[in-house]
Amino acid sequence: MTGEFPEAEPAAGTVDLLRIEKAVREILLAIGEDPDRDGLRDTPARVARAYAEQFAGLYQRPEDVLTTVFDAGHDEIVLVKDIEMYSMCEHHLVPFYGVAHVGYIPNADGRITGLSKLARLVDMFARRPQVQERLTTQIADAVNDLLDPRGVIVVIEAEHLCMTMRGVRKPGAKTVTSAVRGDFRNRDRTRAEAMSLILGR
Ligand SMILES: Nc1nc2c(ncn2[C@@H]2O[C@H](COP(=O)(O)OP(=O)(O)OP(=O)(O)O)[C@@H](O)[C@H]2O)c(=O)[nH]1
Ligand SMILES: [Zn+2]
Repeated sequence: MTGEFPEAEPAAGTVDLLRIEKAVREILLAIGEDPDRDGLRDTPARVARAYAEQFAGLYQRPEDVLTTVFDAGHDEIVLVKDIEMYSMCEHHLVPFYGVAHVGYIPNADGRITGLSKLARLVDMFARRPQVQERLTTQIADAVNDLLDPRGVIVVIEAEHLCMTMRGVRKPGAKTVTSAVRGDFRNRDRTRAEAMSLILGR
């Protein structure tokens, strides 16, 4: 693993729905609500199901997702941009969301993957408690490991609800992170070409 953040092993088993239900009931009591009132009665179970979906990526590995790999003899930039992405900030467990751009340059064998698999990879890592920097790095490292490309670039632009609806309250502030590997890291012109493709809207 080349990144600053080591790859987390997938968690064992599955999300413990009952345990989340109990915890959410406790939270409702702790904020002074009545978890047995009509509107809230089913909330703990609903939240448990929602969390199972939002954190499903904890139980997946990149190789489960980036399955279709084939040789196509294409050896220039492949970029999927504006991939909608929703994740959960691990500090406050509220969403951060925005777009991810994932590009790579296939190696000399022209080893490529299905375009949708790049979006699936973004979803997989996004569906974990995250910080944006680690999310960006994990996507780049997974593409790097599985496609052995000449270069990888991942850029994520996101708004963090923890900075919008609470705390510092700065709606509209965008956080931009990037992770570059191989030619995108070593060659200024290659990185500049990718950035102009990404930012040229
Ligand atoms: N680097 C980074 N920081 C994040 C991310 N998501 C949230 N944060 C920050 O995590 C920090 C947590 O800071 P703390 O001081 O421990 O928590 P807090 O008292 O709730 O901080 P405030 O948000 O400033 O009210 C905050 O500055 C958040 O803006 C992320 O993806 N990356
Ligand atoms: Zn946060």
